[in-house]
Amino acid sequence: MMKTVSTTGIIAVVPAAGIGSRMQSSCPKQYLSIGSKTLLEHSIAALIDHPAILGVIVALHPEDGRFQQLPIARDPRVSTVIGGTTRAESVLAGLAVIDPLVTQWVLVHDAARPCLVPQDLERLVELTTHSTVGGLLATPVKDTMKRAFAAEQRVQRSVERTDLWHALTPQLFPLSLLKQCLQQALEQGKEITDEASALELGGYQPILVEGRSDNLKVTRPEDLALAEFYLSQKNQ
Ligand SMILES: Nc1ccn([C@@H]2O[C@H](COP(=O)(O)OP(=O)(O)OP(=O)(O)O)[C@@H](O)[C@H]2O)c(=O)n1
Ligand SMILES: C[C@](O)(CO)[C@H](O)COP(=O)(O)O
Repeated sequence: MMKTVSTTGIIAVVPAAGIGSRMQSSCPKQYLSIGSKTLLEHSIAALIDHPAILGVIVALHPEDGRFQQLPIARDPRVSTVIGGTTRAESVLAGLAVIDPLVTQWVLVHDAARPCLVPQDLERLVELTTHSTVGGLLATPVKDTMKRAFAAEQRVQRSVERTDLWHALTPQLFPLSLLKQCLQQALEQGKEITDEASALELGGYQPILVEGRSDNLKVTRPEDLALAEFYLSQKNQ
């Protein structure tokens, strides 16, 4: 059950309908546990207690049989939708059930980013006070970046890393703008790997809000132990 109408309130969408193939785990990676909670529960927990978050919509795989077993599934602020075959379709499925009279802003956060800290979320949420486009948490590239030849592991060239950022989540945008841009991108057959890409295709320039580099996305097997370490530091 969503809270009452709010002009600065935000609805969060957590796309959690992936299968985590790169993780090579026995279950979808969002259901791997760190401590007593799954990655998905950690990622929702990082959002739900912020005063601006009115509710969380989790996009689930059509054959998901795990979410409803989690304690968080009984939180009245949490609801679910069936996601799509791509991240963008899963996010759109979440946007589709948001009443624009309830909120003008939507935030999207990966189910596999459990290490988000309150300070970074707060800095992103502040965009609602002065931006009409929105933006995303991001962290400046620290390594030298290489562009490989297609389908080869040979360096084609180094990529200038000045002004190069890693896009993270959450990403925060006006509900109507994100919906419009995502739908246009899909209609144009564009591959969208984050929500900001859809706005960029629409000619907008989302704001980069510098966030912590330990807000990692658990993607490959070695990421789980690192996330566990970061979470242990977060609760210090
Ligand atoms: N059709 C999809 C694909 C991905 N996601 C979600 O988008 C987030 C980021 O995607 P990614 O890390 O790529 O997760 P997976 O797609 O599950 O991983 P992989 O690409 O390794 O299969 C994850 O929370 C994932 O559950 C989703 O909701 N719907
Ligand atoms: C949204 C994202 O986490 C920003 O870096 C990233 O694009 C997700 O990519 P994935 O392949 O869906 O994990």
